[in-house]
Amino acid sequence: MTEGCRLYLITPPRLDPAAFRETLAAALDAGDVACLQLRLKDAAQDDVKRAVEALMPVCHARDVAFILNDDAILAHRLGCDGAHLGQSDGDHAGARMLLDGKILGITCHASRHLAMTAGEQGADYVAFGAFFPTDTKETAHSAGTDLLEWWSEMMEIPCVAIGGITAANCAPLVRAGADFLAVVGAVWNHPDGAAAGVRAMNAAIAAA
Ligand SMILES: Cc1ncc(COP(=O)(O)OP(=O)(O)O)c(N)n1
Ligand SMILES: Cc1nc(C(=O)O)sc1CCOP(=O)(O)O
Ligand SMILES: [Mg+2]
Repeated sequence: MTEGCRLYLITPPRLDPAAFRETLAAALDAGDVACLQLRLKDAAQDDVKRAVEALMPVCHARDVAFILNDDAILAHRLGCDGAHLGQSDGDHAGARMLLDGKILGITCHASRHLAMTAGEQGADYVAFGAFFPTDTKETAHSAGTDLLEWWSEMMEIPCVAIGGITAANCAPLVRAGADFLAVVGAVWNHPDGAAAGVRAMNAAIAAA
């Protein structure tokens, strides 16, 4: 997918699509963002649809891929660029067929076995985490840089690192071979705003 590590942005778990459009535009205009994942936990399908309709054009106007979390069928129906699926988010092989030509990302926690399986099933990227403690989600798995080193030496399929990543702690992950750093709090909760969060992450990745 890329050469060099890039920023993979994930939305806050709850948002008002109309209000968030501007925040998103400012964040994407601040620097390099490879993709946005819409991750609205526990939202009704109609609300997810409204959010896709409001936010996907903001991404596409800036050449940023738009990925929907959790639901490959809805991602396909709404014309998203792809879907991110966890281990409990349905049939990965079926999603691969449905999302022919689109992006399929799969959560692999800290498991080499899950990552190999995801690769065999045609994932476009595998996601490892959590690398650091996070307030965004309760996590049951803890990943280390050895996993990124092993994967990036062995495999061509890109890997995403996630979980508590900030500008201050990301350098070892970049050096270990992460192709993407996925973040929520580091951007949306940045004390100087989301644009500053993107700039800080871009600078930290470049300096790693
Ligand atoms: C890039 C990326 N990596 C991991 C996850 C986590 O997915 P999952 O395990 O399905 O958990 P939820 O995000 O659905 O709570 C992700 N969303 N994105
Ligand atoms: C959505 C998600 N998945 C994780 C995993 O380990 O699979 S950690 C996580 C939360 C990421 O948010 P933040 O950047 O604020 O820590
Ligand atoms: Mg999920």
